[in-house]
Amino acid sequence: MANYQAVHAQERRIQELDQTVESIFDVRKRMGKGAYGIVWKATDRRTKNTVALKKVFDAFRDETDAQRTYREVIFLRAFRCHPNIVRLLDIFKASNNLDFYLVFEFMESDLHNVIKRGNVLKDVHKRFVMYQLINAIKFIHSGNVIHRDLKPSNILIDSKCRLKVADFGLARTLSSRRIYDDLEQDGMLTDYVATRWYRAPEILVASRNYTKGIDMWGLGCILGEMIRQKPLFQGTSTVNQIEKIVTSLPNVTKLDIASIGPSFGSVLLSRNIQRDRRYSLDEMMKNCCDDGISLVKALLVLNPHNRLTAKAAIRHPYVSRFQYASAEMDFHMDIVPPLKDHMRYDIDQYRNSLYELIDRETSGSARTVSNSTSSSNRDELAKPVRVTKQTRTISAKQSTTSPAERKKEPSSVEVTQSRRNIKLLGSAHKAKSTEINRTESAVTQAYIASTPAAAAPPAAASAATAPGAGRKSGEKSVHKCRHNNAAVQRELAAVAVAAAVVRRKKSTWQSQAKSQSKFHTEAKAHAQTTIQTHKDNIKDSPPRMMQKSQSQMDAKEPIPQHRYSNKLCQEKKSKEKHHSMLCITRDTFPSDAKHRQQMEILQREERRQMKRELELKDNQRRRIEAENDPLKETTEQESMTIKEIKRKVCEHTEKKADESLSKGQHNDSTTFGTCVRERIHHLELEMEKCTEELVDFVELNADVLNYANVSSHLKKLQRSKENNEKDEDDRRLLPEGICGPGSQNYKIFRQEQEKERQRQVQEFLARDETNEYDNLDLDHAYRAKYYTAYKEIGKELNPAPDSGGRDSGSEHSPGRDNDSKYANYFLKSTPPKQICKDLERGNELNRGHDRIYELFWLEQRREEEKYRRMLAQNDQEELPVHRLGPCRHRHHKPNQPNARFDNLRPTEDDIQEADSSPESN
Ligand SMILES: Nc1ncnc2c1ncn2[C@@H]1O[C@H](COP(=O)(O)OP(=O)(O)OP(=O)(O)O)[C@@H](O)[C@H]1O
Repeated sequence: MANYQAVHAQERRIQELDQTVESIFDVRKRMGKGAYGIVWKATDRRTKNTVALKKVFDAFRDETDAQRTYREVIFLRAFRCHPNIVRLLDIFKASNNLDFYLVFEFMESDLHNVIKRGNVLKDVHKRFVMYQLINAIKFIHSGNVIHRDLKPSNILIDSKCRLKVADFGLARTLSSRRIYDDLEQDGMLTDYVATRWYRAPEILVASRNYTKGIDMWGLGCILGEMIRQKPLFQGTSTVNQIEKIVTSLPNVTKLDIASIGPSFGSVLLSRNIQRDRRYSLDEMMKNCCDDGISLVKALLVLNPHNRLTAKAAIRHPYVSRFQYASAEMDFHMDIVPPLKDHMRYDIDQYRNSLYELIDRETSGSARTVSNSTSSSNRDELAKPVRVTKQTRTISAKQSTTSPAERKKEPSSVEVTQSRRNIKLLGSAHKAKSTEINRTESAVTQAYIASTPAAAAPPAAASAATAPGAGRKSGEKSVHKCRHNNAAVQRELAAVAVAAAVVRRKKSTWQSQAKSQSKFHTEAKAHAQTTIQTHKDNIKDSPPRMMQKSQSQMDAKEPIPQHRYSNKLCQEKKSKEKHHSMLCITRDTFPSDAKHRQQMEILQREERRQMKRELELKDNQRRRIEAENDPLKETTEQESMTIKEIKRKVCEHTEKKADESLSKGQHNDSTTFGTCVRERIHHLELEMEKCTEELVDFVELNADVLNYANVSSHLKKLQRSKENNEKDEDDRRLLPEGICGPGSQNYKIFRQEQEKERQRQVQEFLARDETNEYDNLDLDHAYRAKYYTAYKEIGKELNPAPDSGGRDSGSEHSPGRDNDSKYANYFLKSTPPKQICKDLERGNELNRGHDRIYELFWLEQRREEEKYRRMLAQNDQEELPVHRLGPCRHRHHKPNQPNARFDNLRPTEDDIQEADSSPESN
């Protein structure tokens, strides 16, 4: 209970507002709450302006908090001139001396809430948001400062899609090289950062290698989140965060790890993390446009040195269209807070430094003069102090400044004039505007640097109460700058989108016109080069050139036309791309038809020019021909020959086409090659069908066709095959010296061979078991399994005495290739009788071999068919791999309990099982 009361009391204390603050502001609604403060929407009672009031509770609780508060104020003041950085209007110290009040310009929402709401941001909005974000970061980085806490809830946005970066509590300068001291001292970066989802890998692995890349990583995460509508890497712990990052990125190299710097955490990066393709960047953002993905990929790079810089990012195609004057705003010097960023001071030092700042700014203020005190006086400090533009203006008029100094203050006329000038400059003279911004930045910097605390330690700083002349002039300049800047901001904000659109409109047209004219020139140059080449060729070899140009004319396809169409395609593509990108400027684009019309006109013009050139060239040719009679003759001859060849080719083609048509083939294609190919394909299909039918037939009639029948059938087939071969060979003449007189051709030679064979068979049959015939090397053709069948056939065909006496099938004579041996006999000048003998022997063996092979083949086909049938049956079921649920691993058919049906890969066991299954029998 006591605990509850304490919490309640604490909550009440956080919520309650200082009375004086309440007297100034009409506080309406709570906008948000962060780790350090609560933000309300409020209205200034006097000016009626709506503001955001942030109460930083216990702003100086410890050194870390004190430093955070201090940094926030210092950096916000330094960057307030930028349109994309939230503007700090006022600072108040609370009466309890613990809290702190910051008054900001009011923004309607933050990016986190907008993304959360779903499809609020369209592509163009995302691009504009990103542009402004990069713009702000570019400005911050130009002052050599890093924000370090970029996340959607720190990006404020209004209904006009204007964006402002907030929360500079973690920002720090990079100008000091000893930034790692900070990490050493606080070592609690994680405490600072509300969420790890936007943390760069180098921070996650606790590397000390801090660069501006930290912010660029944050930008990548934010863009990814806008596109994906949820955070890219939602790590549940630091390790998990690293894993998520590594999973999404391409392979981590040693160089990447080295670039992050040596740290205990880099070990995490070098671990072999399992990658899930679903969480790769490409996969996570597959619905995004190419530009978006490319920007995210360029920002989310592990190596911080390889990440896109803000300067480069602003020129990225995803955002480049929004560029206007403020994009060029840059600090040209480092922002260095008065209390050094890399050192840790005590609480009082931070507090005093801030109070002094407030005092300085409010000194002489009409409304706050009663509250203005010396920073050493705590009781008086406890009263709230207000710093406003109005009070400062009043103070400028009422203060004790000399008339000479007052003269320097801009009058209202001057301000109006300068505002008008800036309006002009802002919209028309980018360079001038840049200069103003530069001056502004320089002045702001000078102002920060000129504060006593910047040069001296805080104690000394508090002693220095009287501001110097330099500071006064600085103040004036800042005041002037504020006016100017307000004008620029208003101007830019009002015309931002419109200006971008108009500029885009113009530039699109300009670039299109430019590319068209460039292409036109290019085409012209090409045409001229072609013509020149033609001319040269005519001079060198008139007849060929003539033919070439004629064929070009016939084809009616001049080269530039082809190039035109390519170019047209390219132009169209790029135009379409632009078109899809710039939906807001859609109406301002030239229509497709218009563009095509233009291109067509150009094309026609070009063609006409080409024709003219060719005519000219023809005339020239004719003139040359007339001048050179001998050349004319050659030309005529050549053209005659070409015509003749053309005619023959035409005739041939027609003949072939007629042939294929007469065969009833549907022949749309006019080329002969296509006909032939179709025919071959058809025949192949027919052959396949026949083979299958034959196999089916043999299998179905396996019982009827016993081995003897099959073999006799095969024998017949073989004979007819041999006869066919013989018929072809019969007409050929035998080489000289191979055969005896009278056997001039193969026919007679074969007859002789047959006779010899008959005789040998007789002899063979009469032999005893010691016959010396060698067997063929059949190892590669069949295995021992099939040899049994061979032996059986052998028995039936040749009931030879050697049956069973010798393992005549399973062994072979090594080193003897009978095929090549018999083939070579023809080349050697061996006596004809011996040749005949050997040939006969070879033929006999070959036939045996063929028979065995045929049987082996049949056997093979039979087995194949068997499995095919089995698989076909299996395929009628769903493939188990594609089916989820309990049946996923079912291999057994319910009606055949003993058989396994793994239709993906039948193993040896499967085959054996199938063999023994009733189906195979
Ligand atoms: N100027 C503003 N206009 C409107 N809303 C604002 C403004 N500034 C801040 N907010 C809202 O208040 C929330 C908290 O603000 P801020 O981030 O400054 O607080 P914080 O305590 O520093 O937060 P964090 O925990 O992120 O450090 C923001 O997310 C935003 O929604």
